[in-house]
Amino acid sequence: MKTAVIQFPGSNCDADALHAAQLLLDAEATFVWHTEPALPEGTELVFLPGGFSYGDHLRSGAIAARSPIMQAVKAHAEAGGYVLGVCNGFQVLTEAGLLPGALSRNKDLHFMCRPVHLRVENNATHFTSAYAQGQTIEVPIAHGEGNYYADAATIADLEAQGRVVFRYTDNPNGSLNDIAGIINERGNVLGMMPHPERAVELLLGSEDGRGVFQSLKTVKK
Ligand SMILES: NC(=O)CC[C@H](N)C(=O)O
Repeated sequence: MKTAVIQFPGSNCDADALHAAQLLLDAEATFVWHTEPALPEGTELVFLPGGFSYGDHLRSGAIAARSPIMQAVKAHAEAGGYVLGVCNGFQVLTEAGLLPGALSRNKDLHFMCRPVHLRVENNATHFTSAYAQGQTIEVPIAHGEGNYYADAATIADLEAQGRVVFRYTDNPNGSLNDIAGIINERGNVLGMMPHPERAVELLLGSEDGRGVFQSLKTVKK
């Protein structure tokens, strides 16, 4: 699966994202700098990695969402292409309007960096089919602004449509409905605060993140 890992000034999980894609997607994976006007020809997956784009200035992801490359990312998503946003990437997706809601400060106002447990709430997606429905996985978080918020109607829609894909079993940040990851209506854009790309080898403490990439790899064309 040909993968473009987008780099913004302040991205710091870009190398991990590239590594996971190369390891698990048989990917021809390349970095794409945020000022580029277009994605490489034939891009199938856009990976928006974690980090502190623009130093989290204004709001996390707010400036990155207005980068030139994001026009191409939006067009890719509108054409049905896959987009995976992790942590700061999830924040960029909400700021860009590709996913609903917002990520605000963690409820205790601290940056948190530790493994958490997630329940796979919907394994009937292109990002989660390698997991069992209801499976609990261990994946690390590393964020100060992971507290998912959306208005009541949006939360109701997400729940009714099975678009809450990952839910914390031990909510670390105050997210509404323990939401850790959501998908768009069409099912081709996933945003999640925990880092699956940091849980792809036992050396890293967990292999439970592999399923996200294994699921994508088996997507039927
Ligand atoms: N690891 C990350 O992507 C950090 C995300 C974000 N800048 C925050 O601290 O909330």
